[in-house]
Amino acid sequence: MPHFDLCVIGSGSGNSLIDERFADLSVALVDDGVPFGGTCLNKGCIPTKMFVYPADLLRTPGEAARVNVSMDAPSVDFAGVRDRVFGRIDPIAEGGERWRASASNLTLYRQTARFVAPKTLQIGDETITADRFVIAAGSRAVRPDIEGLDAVADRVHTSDTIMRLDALPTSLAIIGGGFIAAEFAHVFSAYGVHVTVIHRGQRMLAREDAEIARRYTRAAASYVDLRLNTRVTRADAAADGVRLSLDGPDGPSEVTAELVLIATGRHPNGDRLGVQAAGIELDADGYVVVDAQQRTTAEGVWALGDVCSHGQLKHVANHEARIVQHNLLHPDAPRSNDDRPVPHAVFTHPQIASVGLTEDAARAAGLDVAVAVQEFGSVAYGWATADDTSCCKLVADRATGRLVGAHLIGMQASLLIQPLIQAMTLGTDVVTMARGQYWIHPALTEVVENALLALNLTEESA
Ligand SMILES: Cc1cc2nc3c(=O)[nH]c(=O)nc-3n(C[C@H](O)[C@H](O)[C@H](O)COP(=O)(O)OP(=O)(O)OC[C@H]3O[C@@H](n4cnc5c(N)ncnc54)[C@H](O)[C@@H]3O)c2cc1C
Ligand SMILES: NC(=O)c1ccc[n+]([C@@H]2O[C@H](COP(=O)([O-])OP(=O)(O)OC[C@H]3O[C@@H](n4cnc5c(N)ncnc54)[C@H](O)[C@@H]3O)[C@@H](O)[C@H]2O)c1
Repeated sequence: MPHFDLCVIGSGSGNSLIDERFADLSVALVDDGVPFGGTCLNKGCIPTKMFVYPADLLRTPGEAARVNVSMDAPSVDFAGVRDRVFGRIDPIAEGGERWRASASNLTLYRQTARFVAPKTLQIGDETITADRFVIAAGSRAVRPDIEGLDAVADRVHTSDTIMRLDALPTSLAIIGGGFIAAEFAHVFSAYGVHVTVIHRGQRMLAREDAEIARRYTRAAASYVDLRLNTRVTRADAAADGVRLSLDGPDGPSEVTAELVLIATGRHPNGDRLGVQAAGIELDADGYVVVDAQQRTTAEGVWALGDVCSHGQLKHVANHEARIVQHNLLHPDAPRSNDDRPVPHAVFTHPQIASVGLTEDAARAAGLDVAVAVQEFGSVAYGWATADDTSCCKLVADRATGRLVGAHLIGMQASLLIQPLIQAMTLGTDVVTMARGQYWIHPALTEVVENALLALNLTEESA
């Protein structure tokens, strides 16, 4: 039975921790995914954003019309976009796999693995053991239990497959109301596809601050057919695609679309790995349980990324990979994850970015909060763009004078939020941040400056 010093399961963030400092160790790297290199590179962050940017450009004429500029109706060469995206990405995945396969100290396994005992992994017909394991097995798209869906499987996609279509469909039904639904609703509708979004909740992006979710839901309804408070009860083949039976606020209805995109969440892959056989605990939601050093409940086994992190974000997986890497290399001086606030952005239209507590969560936590909502349209650059939908919402704790949450919807939200993330992470108080530095005039960052100044930090709580 082959024995290794280290076994890493997952070629996404797990792959990135194996550098030249592990050259003296025998390493097994296990991944059954095609292409090699994990979700972010092949099926997640990177390709989606390469599809989002053309969609942003396609919406430019609509924005331009508000400021007295007319542009001809733009169009997209979908095959050209797709081939540019994967023409860039696929060679990276292939090169990464070739490089790993050629390393003298590393054995690459390209099959599905499953723990059969502590520190013992079955990979196809082979069983291996290792002194130390890193579980970086990610998550997978969940398919809701909808009657008839399997019978129309050839027309049903997840984010894993939708970006590699041969051609654009004329219509697309998206089931779900989270990040993936929001990003693909923007992309495909901007590309000219008739998009219907079917969401069981009353607001899209329901985990965002209520102000942001409300504004986004209104915006999305202006460019997709949005069915809220609606469930899909069954799917049937139709001459021109799939007919979905719906149950919504006005009773039963139907929608027919050429293709369906399932965007109903992702489940961590600990179960797929049979981790319990190795003494590795899962929490109630199926995530591998880890401590601050990213150690699992089994000795000598660490975990990182989507398999253990509820947020399912790449910057979190990368940070955890750096901690695991350090702790493997320096077992006598281990590092711990801290409680820095975790930001995210949703690259939809308009863009959304958020960090920390929503107003509702801050109040539920018993904080005496000051809240400010600053419209983009209230600052000079917002006048320039004739913006009437976007805002920066800040939530501060009066007891400390510091921000506990920041939420933006609008142009470049993912960039505008970074100084707010920095202030929250490094502990800069609101007054120092607002008045302890210059804010470039008349940049859009003035919306952040004015939101900070609008926070009433002294008012007594009611
Ligand atoms: C469409 C989409 C868009 C996204 N956009 C963003 C974004 O803009 N920003 C952001 O921060 N995050 C984004 N994410 C999330 C981000 O992609 C993930 O958080 C990140 O890639 C997780 O990395 P990981 O290393 O944990 O897992 P992965 O990169 O998924 O790697 C896990 C690997 O393990 C393999 N594996 C699993 N089980 C087994 C097994 N039993 N045997 C062998 N191999 C196995 C899998 O095949 C896979 O290759 C997006 C995700 C999706 C799906
Ligand atoms: N920009 C980014 O950072 C980015 C982009 C895409 C994906 N991601 C990551 O990928 C993860 C998965 O994205 P997602 O959009 O699939 O998940 P999500 O958790 O954001 O949204 C899932 C949606 O599906 C709905 N849903 C769940 N079960 C359902 C069912 N049975 N029937 C109907 N609707 C159902 C939920 O109400 C929710 O609206 C996210 O958690 C996110 O971390 C990140």
